Amino acid sequence: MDVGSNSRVQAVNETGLQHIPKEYMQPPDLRPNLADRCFSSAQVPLVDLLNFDSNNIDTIRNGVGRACREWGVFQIINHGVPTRLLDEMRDNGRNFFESPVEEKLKYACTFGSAASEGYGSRMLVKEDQVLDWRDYFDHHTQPISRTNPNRWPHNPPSYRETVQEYSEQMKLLAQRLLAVISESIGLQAFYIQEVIGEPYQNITISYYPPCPQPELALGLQAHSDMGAITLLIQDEVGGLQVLKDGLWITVQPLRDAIVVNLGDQTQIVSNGTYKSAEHRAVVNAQKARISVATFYDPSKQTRICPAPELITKDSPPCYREVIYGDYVSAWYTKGPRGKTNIHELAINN
Ligand SMILES: O=C(O)CCC(=O)C(=O)O
Ligand SMILES: [Fe+2]
Repeated sequence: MDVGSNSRVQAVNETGLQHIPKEYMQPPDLRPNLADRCFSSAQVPLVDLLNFDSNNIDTIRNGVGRACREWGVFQIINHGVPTRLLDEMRDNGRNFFESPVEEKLKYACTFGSAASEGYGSRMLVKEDQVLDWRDYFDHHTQPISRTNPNRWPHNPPSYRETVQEYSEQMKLLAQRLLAVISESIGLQAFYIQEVIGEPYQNITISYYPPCPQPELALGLQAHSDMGAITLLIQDEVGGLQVLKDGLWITVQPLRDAIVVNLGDQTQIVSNGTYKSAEHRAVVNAQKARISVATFYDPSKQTRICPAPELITKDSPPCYREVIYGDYVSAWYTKGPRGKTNIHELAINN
């Protein structure tokens, strides 16, 4: 079967094929070992934000600090975002991807242009990349000057309002978390927020159709997120995995929880004390899966470097300064390649 440059996985899958096209086949060393899924005893940390504003803050800060050092990812509960809103975003995604193809194609993103807004499947500009078993809808949501809700789905009529409400809530939550993260490493609460400046926020709904050979494919290949922090919700199907001490650990789906992923820029600012999480999505033969990722990133012109406050004689800078736009361009041209992009900025002390 020919997989055209602009085709969608959902359409490929609906042809009823028994074997996946070769373009989606991962090389043997990158294929997921699905039998591992239920085994590991290690669990991604869970941080309860209940009583965030009172005497619980020390416990929360310590829990967040440990999770950022050891994992680069944690789940939060009692975060204040109504479950209704989380459900509405997941429903929006499901409705859109289950709508007729002619409807979806009205919102097609521009092929070949990195991070273009709209409905797409192939994320990278690079031609020889193994394809992800995933379709997506990307919304540009912050700053407001960058948004054009006319390009977002018109159905249901509440779709665009829900995305806007969700975008605001996720921005505030990301800022609260960045304050705790900054303080937990010994920086002023506003430190990381000020380094990032006016946040660029994208919201990406990912749709992973069932896959006839899930052991050969990946929904999303291993990567770390490029920006500062990502807030992700998933449905009950599950498939997000995080690499920890050489093992892929499945992030347990919890209806009310939000997954917090540190991005590469936070790793740089923290001078490597905190890690961005290497993660991927696996697929399954039975059920389509939805996730919604909200990225909180700097603008393209922003310079990022290790916080001078964290540099001492015993702890020299571990990363070179980078202009965020250059970092993003490298990511899209070379591919995510696990955490190779950030490793290339490392200074060998
Ligand atoms: O779908 C998921 O669980 C992961 C999504 C993700 O990592 C991303 O969009 O960067
Ligand atoms: Fe990601």
